[in-house]
Amino acid sequence: MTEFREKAVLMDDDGIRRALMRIAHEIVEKNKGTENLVLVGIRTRGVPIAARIGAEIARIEQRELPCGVLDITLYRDDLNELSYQPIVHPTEMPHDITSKTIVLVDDVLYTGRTIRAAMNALLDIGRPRMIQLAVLIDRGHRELPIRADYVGKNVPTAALEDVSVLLQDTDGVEKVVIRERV
Ligand SMILES: O=P(O)(O)OC[C@H]1O[C@H](OP(=O)(O)OP(=O)(O)O)[C@H](O)[C@@H]1O
Ligand SMILES: O=c1cc[nH]c(=O)[nH]1
Repeated sequence: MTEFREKAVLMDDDGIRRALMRIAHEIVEKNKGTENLVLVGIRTRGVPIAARIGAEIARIEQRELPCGVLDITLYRDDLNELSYQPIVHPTEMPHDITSKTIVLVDDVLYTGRTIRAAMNALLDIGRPRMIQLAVLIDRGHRELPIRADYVGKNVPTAALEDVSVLLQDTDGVEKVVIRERV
């Protein structure tokens, strides 16, 4: 198994909170409000991040946004190559997404393959009017023509490094770290 050592802290809890607040404001501004907006978090850490952005938008606009949860496991392009049996968690899309503007939310954007899978999963569920993408970290190294509409922080990285977003909800600690191979 590859071992990593923490190299630097890229964001602390305040940095994460401010970045998500800014993204919430940008989503409202770009969409001229919240009409027909649906937030969709990608498992795992996209889900609590989407919930936090949703809470901030509710605070700004005095209106709750519908929020879905997407599991992209069955849409991975390396499904046949996995050496383990993947666990598929439920996708929860309580609202008809047809004609909606979907804001997909994830923690890290890297090759873009997770987002490709997420878009395919969404398009199997309905026909949104538009799909936008919000990520906390864009670390570059794209392998597909995908870009984010809302980015918490752009982080130049080496291919062998790893960026980990750690959240209270999933990890019991709140920070973004860059790690290098040992
Ligand atoms: O742009 P990509 O190259 O697809 O990489 C980004 C994805 O990788 C991580 O997910 P991971 O597969 O580690 O699953 P997890 O979120 O459940 O930890 C991260 O949360 C993004 O979803
Ligand atoms: O560095 C990376 C690459 C993919 N996914 C992550 O969460 N971090």
